[in-house]
Amino acid sequence: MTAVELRGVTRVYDGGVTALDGVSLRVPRGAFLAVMGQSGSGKSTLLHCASGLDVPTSGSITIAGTEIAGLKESKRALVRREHVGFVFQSYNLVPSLSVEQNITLPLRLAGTSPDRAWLASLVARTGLSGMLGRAPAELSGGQRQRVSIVRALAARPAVVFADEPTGALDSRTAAGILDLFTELVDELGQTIVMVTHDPAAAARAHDTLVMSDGRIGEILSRATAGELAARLGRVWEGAGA
Ligand SMILES: Nc1ncnc2c1ncn2[C@@H]1O[C@H](COP(=O)(O)OP(=O)(O)OP(=O)(O)O)[C@@H](O)[C@H]1O
Repeated sequence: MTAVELRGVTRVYDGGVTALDGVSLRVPRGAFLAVMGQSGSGKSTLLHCASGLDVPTSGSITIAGTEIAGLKESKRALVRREHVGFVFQSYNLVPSLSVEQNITLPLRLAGTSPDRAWLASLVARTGLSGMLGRAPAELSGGQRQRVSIVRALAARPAVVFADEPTGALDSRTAAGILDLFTELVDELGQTIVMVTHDPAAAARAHDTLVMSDGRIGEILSRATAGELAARLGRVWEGAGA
């Protein structure tokens, strides 16, 4: 089963920059894929195209079997609602809504009624029980990111795209978020595609795709943080490198 597939995807921005250059990639269900690469190598563009937020200049993209490359924004929005979850570095929670309201907001916007048992199991798993009535401002960064993860999973998406999900967190809190991702992949079979600059975060994924000048430079399997840092030409001073 395939969660997302790109075939020959090219994205040329107005002004002529080729941010993606003929990228082909299959993400099977249950995969935990990290995306790394130097600044400007095309990571965000890849994530935006693969998730249906942006449209490629050419090529094919399927999400849960639906071709999205030629769809209008309104149709892509429906595919995203049904099949895609997003987790951002800055959490993107609505400050005036409670934790519970934030979690159910996308479902309510889609006009679907929440699966209460599923949400309760996610809330328990993420340690947010007892915090549902709080405002985001009353939570720590790690707790806010857990809320955004529950929100991303609420509609049981085929794939979750995470953009620097640990970028705003200290290393201990970041490790807790990565533990949660690992649990979601191993125990629920969730597919996760995560853009990160942090070799320690990427080392938690099954595979790491290294972007280079809009192309897939290489895909490393089960690489350590030290190996990933070395491939990226960085000095890695973390533990266990
Ligand atoms: N909206 C845009 N219009 C024009 N060029 C863009 C646009 N967005 C990105 N680019 C260019 O496309 C290339 C790839 O950018 P992208 O943001 O995908 O890289 P990235 O790997 O995510 O970088 P970073 O790690 O700095 O976030 C860069 O050369 C960038 O300048």
